[in-house]
Amino acid sequence: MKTLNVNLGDRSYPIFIGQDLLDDAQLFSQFATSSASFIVTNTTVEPLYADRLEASLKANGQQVIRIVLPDGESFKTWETLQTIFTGLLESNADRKATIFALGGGVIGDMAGFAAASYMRGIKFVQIPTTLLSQVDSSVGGKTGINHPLGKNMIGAFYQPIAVIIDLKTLLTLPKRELAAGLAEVVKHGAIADHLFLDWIESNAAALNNYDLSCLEHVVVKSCEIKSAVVAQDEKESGVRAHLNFGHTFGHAIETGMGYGEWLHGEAVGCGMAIAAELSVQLGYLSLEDKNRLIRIIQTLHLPTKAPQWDTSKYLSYMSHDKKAESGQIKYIVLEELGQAKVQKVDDDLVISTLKVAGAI
Ligand SMILES: NC(=O)c1ccc[n+]([C@@H]2O[C@H](COP(=O)([O-])OP(=O)(O)OC[C@H]3O[C@@H](n4cnc5c(N)ncnc54)[C@H](O)[C@@H]3O)[C@@H](O)[C@H]2O)c1
Ligand SMILES: O=C(O)C(=O)C[C@@H](O)[C@H](O)[C@H](O)COP(=O)(O)O
Ligand SMILES: [Zn+2]
Repeated sequence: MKTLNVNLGDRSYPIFIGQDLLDDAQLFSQFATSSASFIVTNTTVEPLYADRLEASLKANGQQVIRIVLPDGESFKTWETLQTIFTGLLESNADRKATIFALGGGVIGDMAGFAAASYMRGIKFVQIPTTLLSQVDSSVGGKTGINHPLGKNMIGAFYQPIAVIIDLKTLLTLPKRELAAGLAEVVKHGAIADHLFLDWIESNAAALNNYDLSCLEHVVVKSCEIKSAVVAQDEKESGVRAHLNFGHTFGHAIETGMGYGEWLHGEAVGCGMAIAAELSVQLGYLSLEDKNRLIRIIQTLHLPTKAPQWDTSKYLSYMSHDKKAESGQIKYIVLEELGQAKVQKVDDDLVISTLKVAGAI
């Protein structure tokens, strides 16, 4: 087992990465409390992994209660959040209760937001079971739900007390979900580490093929990159915005298509292709590097052709981006592969970029 640390002063926490960690009752002993443990999961993940987690918690004398949610991005809503609160209240969860978020990013984001707000804050542990949640969403404390007008618009920064990554859960992941996770891995290489991007390019076939040692490498590397960024800028006043590379376009696609139609990672893959084009238009990235990044995204079975919409539809969804200030959208662009920056861009250039990218 490898252990990384997210350094946030008195809210620092460990990330445990290994195989069969779900069965490691000793590891779970540190989360035993006088109160109950709540497993928040969904109808897909529960039959796969909840029994093993429950056994590890019960081995430490914990009372375990499950809250099982419907599966899908379209359920990342107020109504589902209310189901979590109802489950907690019906079981008389008190302030010492701990939530264990067992599932992908949708479960982690919602269970984390529930933990942030139930009785004004109870502890939660992230147990991510998708590649996307292992390389990205379980780390850093962004929690929340969607609004019909925009992704993750309601939420809180609220850190877990630990992240437990059982790599073997990746073996039951559908191919499309594996690819979606690889989009965020490519993002980490593109914004912060060109050597890692080279490595991803060279090992794409093994990654597509669920090679566990390659997957372990991308999980460890991604968690290292993300936790270093979060430790510097927890609430996104500066460098953390780089983690949003591809997301201004990607979130517009997810929202505009209807949540769940495009997976988050697919939209980010396509969004990175458009953001790379924007970086070329701004005179930063070479055409050759843009084409290389797009080839890597495609090799990982991710889409790079955006849906064709009216310009106003793109601009209207993008106007809700959380990086916007006084109506001006800020974009994450690449100065070169492995080096990102935040940049205000005039709508004219964004529109010509969307044209070149075939989105309008
Ligand atoms: N908080 C953050 O920093 C952050 C970062 C990136 C993404 N996100 C959010 O994460 C969400 C996307 O997360 P996701 O890609 O994990 O999607 P997801 O949570 O919808 O999971 C994808 C699918 O895989 C299923 N699943 C989960 N684990 C499985 C397993 N081991 N085997 C088989 N099936 C499994 C799920 O039930 C679901 O159907 C989006 O809502 C996105 O906004 C948040
Ligand atoms: O952790 C971050 O910061 C990120 O931006 C990671 C993204 O991959 C993730 O999709 C995040 O939820 C997007 O944040 P948002 O603030 O644009 O909703
Ligand atoms: Zn993302």
